[in-house]
Amino acid sequence: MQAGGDAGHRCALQVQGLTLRYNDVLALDGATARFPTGSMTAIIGPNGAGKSTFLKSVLGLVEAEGAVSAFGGPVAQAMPRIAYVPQRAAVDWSFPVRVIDVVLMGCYRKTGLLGRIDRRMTAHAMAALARVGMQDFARRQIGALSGGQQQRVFLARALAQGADLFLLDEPFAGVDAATESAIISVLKSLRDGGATIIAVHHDLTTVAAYFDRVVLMNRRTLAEGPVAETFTRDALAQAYGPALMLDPTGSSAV
Ligand SMILES: Nc1ncnc2c1ncn2[C@@H]1O[C@H](COP(=O)(O)OP(=O)(O)OP(=O)(O)O)[C@@H](O)[C@H]1O
Repeated sequence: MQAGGDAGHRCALQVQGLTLRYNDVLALDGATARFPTGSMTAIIGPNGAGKSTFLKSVLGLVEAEGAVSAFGGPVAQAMPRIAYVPQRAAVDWSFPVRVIDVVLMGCYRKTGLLGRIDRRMTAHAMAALARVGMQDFARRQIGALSGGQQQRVFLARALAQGADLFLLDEPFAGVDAATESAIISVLKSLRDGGATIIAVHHDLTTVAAYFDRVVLMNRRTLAEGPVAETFTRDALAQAYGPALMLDPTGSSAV
């Protein structure tokens, strides 16, 4: 995969023509999108639309054809600035590790892989845990937390990394309303501080309240842009099919 030709930094991430096949399944078919710096984008689309594959392709976790650039250069060069929170189901939660150690993993680019974890680094990780309300759980095993608590810890790891581009795969899956609201307020404050947030999101009823922009995909990009212009009944019907009875967009945008 090659770097795209984004000369400026107005786009934190630019993706052109991502195509990926898992054996006989065409998961991505020329997906193209731009993510302006300081924006908060929901990637939406039906099950199996390639949303997770899209994020993994951007990160180079799976090999796709196409061009991706982050902050105007190759993604590999920008990796210290990119934090990834995977789907909960993709994580081995039985791995014996404490909450604080998971968050400290976010700091390894500062310490180096074999670097010493000093008091300053631990304080930095504890501050990230405090930001998501999980400081009292630092010594617990990660497997001994609820789903929502685990999700908060992974967000804390991303915060500890000090990234300014956040890729989150269904950050609200299986979390309660209080945790969802805590996570969204952390994400909005990161965005307000200039970070770029990209989240795979399933709940169409919260898209307008949570996000500035939408990328609607089904293997390829069907629509992208500001929520008010892009998140329309017609675009949703194209992505999800006419069986989508709910009109989550309200009346004004359609
Ligand atoms: N490792 C894999 N091997 C084979 N096929 C895969 C693999 N991962 C995903 N797929 C297939 O690729 C397609 C896209 O999957 P992906 O997980 O990216 O979709 P998604 O939009 O994130 O789905 P969901 O909303 O259900 O999480 C699906 O048809 C899926 O079955």
